[in-house]
Amino acid sequence: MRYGHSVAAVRRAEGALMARVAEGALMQRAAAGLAAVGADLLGRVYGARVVVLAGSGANGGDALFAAARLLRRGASGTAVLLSPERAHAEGLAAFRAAGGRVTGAEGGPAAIARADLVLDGITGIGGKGGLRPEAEPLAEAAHEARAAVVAVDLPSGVDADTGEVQGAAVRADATVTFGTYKPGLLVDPAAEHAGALRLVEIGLDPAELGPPELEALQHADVAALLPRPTGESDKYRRGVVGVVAGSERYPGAAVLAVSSAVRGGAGAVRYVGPGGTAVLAQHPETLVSDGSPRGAGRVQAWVVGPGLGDDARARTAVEEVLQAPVPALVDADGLRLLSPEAVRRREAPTLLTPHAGEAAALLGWSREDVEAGRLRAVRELAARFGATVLLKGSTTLVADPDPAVPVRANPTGTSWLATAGSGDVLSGLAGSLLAAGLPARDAGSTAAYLHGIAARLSTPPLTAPDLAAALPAAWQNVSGGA
Ligand SMILES: NC(=O)C1=CN([C@@H]2O[C@H](COP(=O)(O)OP(=O)(O)OC[C@H]3O[C@@H](n4cnc5c(N)ncnc54)[C@H](O)[C@@H]3O)[C@@H](O)[C@H]2O)[C@@H](O)CC1
Ligand SMILES: [K+]
Repeated sequence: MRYGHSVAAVRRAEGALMARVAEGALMQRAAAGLAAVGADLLGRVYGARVVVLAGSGANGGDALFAAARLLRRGASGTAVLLSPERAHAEGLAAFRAAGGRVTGAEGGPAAIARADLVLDGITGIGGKGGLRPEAEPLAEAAHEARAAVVAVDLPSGVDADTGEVQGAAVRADATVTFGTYKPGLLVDPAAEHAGALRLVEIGLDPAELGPPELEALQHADVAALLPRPTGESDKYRRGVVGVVAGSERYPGAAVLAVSSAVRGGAGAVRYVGPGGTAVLAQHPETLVSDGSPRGAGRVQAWVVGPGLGDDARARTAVEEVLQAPVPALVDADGLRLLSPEAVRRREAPTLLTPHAGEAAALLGWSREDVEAGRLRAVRELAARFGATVLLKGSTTLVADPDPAVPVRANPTGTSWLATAGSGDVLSGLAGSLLAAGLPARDAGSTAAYLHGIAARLSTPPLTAPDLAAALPAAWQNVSGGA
């Protein structure tokens, strides 16, 4: 698992640690880790040109000390000081002593254009309110340069706690972060500025850090969560998932949601709706009926919404699913027919799976505001509905109704997932995992993870049926065939 801690938690843990170690020791640990990643990216340090973008805080200090280490191994270097009179004094002294040159912001773009490596030490967790105007040309020059750009702790200009980005921000090829991940490294739009993430341990005590704001599952976590049939399993014990999807107008959604539900860990799939013939043609193992959910027989979880439309039949379906005493996943058209009261009244878990547009409609926000403030949006929806909410997007987020529970950020997304029907595949899969007994947050985050891996394993350009067909391979990939 990767954990993302708030700035306040990092400050608390750093404060406690600093009281126990020699002055400057933490910064040296950070600088050593940073220099090692820089050297790795350069391949050959001797003769390489290193540029440091140094702001006035400790983040600039880390970058200057790291560059000094590279200079001592034969690199040449220029430090671009954003506020020359307030630069980190010890870091700057070490950098000069190693032979580094110094310039003001105006000399930055030319130095960056010739660089092999740019260390972005403008701001770290102390940065407020995005990049200042004088830093913007430097961020732009670094983006255009052929140099590898390494962000120190965070890409400067992004918000560490929220993942929000106001205006310009540095775009890094890699980010070397210290002690723990920050939410902004795991949530878009900030995360897409961070590049590959490297964590450098500096000795923070997990007890001082306290609970994270955010978590990102890794392969081993997902492997441990995936349901596995045991000797006593039969199809009913493994869970039956009911899928209420599709309409005369959108029969394809039924087929897609079922195609992932049958590959999602439940023992059987019950389909309810007018698409039974198309569903059976693709998946003859499905139990189909054309009535409403209430009369369809027992299930351990319901999925309602993909391609459902909004007629009377659709309304009844959503109502009946919400009244059922089993976990329910509501997606797509189902989300338009939802009242917060009906969801809040439920005793069994509810998982809502909006994309940004649907989330915007549910919140009464603009779509742009949801996309810019994804963490805030998903938390707010979970609170309003008293439900688990999976907000789809480039980094899909899953929030629990309890605000003390960390939000899960999915690390496996790819833009190929932005394809018609991809959401139907996700909801069938997540519903299947719910029926197999996973709690809503685990079902949602595990489904998003597998969905992303399936996309990576498929040959682009990807279609939704490819994605469903790749789920067994994704499952194998994650669980190592176990
Ligand atoms: N505290 C510690 O124990 C450690 C801190 N480390 C580093 O220290 C960083 C935090 O250092 P600081 O607290 O000094 O904070 P930063 O270096 O992130 O930034 C603070 C400085 O930047 C200025 N500033 C704020 N917003 C700005 C903006 N938008 N544009 C330009 N300047 C802006 C502030 O006036 C202040 O001088 C971490 O991100 C990490 O890189 C590491 O050395 C590891 C140990
Ligand atoms: K930085």
